[in-house]
Amino acid sequence: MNILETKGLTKTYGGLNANYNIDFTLPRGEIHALIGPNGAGKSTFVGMLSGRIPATRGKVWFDGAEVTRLPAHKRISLGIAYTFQITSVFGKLPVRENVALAVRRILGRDREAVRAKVDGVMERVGLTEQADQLAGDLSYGHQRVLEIAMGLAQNPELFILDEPTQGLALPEVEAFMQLVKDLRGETTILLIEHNMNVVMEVSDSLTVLNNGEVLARGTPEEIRANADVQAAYLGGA
Ligand SMILES: Nc1ncnc2c1ncn2[C@@H]1O[C@H](COP(=O)(O)OP(=O)(O)OP(=O)(O)O)[C@@H](O)[C@H]1O
Repeated sequence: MNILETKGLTKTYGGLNANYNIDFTLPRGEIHALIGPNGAGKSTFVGMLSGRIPATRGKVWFDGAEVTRLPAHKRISLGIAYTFQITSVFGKLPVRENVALAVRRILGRDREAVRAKVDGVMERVGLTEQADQLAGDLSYGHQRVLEIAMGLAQNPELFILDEPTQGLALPEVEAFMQLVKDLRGETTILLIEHNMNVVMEVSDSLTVLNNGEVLARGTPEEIRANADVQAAYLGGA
């Protein structure tokens, strides 16, 4: 069963189709990567999934229900979590409190339950030692991990990660890949990622966007062997 589906999804800016007629399905439980050259339309696409960008045309379904016109916060409460390219942690609050803010969205004000969930999430992503530091004092890599923690804290059914490894050092990238693998079976992941090593290592399947349209879809092996995909990347089109 598909947790997410789009039909004819289109976003037009002036005369430019940033996304054009995107038909997309995401089976529940899959780790799926969205790749494509700069400007291909990846951020626009996930913006329409999360509700930050209104679609010009087309429809989006989540868990069988149409959500095309639902505001972003309502989609979050349905179970769509996402992290952005730009870090969105609250720098003046301790790490623990950042995670707690996200946890309270689903657990409300039950202090014991919130504390237990916060501890569990921080342990899981490896931030326990930093719990009492101000988020703004964390290294860049740890801030990215904190963002992931804030997403996980909401028990997402669909977790959208927008360029999660950008700016990370190699050991941090490796820790991220392990975390994604550990999440397999717990949540569905849609990963926008430029690092091909990461994509090929963790994804069950990939969609390639080019000029706002779906160029190809398949397993990492199929995509690697696809001549159109090679041309889109190497040709710089
Ligand atoms: N607010 C906007 N107004 C006008 N054009 C836009 C806007 N947002 C995106 N675009 C254009 O839409 C196209 C797709 O952009 P988008 O950011 O979705 O691509 P992307 O694949 O995420 O790129 P990158 O890998 O560089 O992040 C680009 O040509 C971009 O210039």
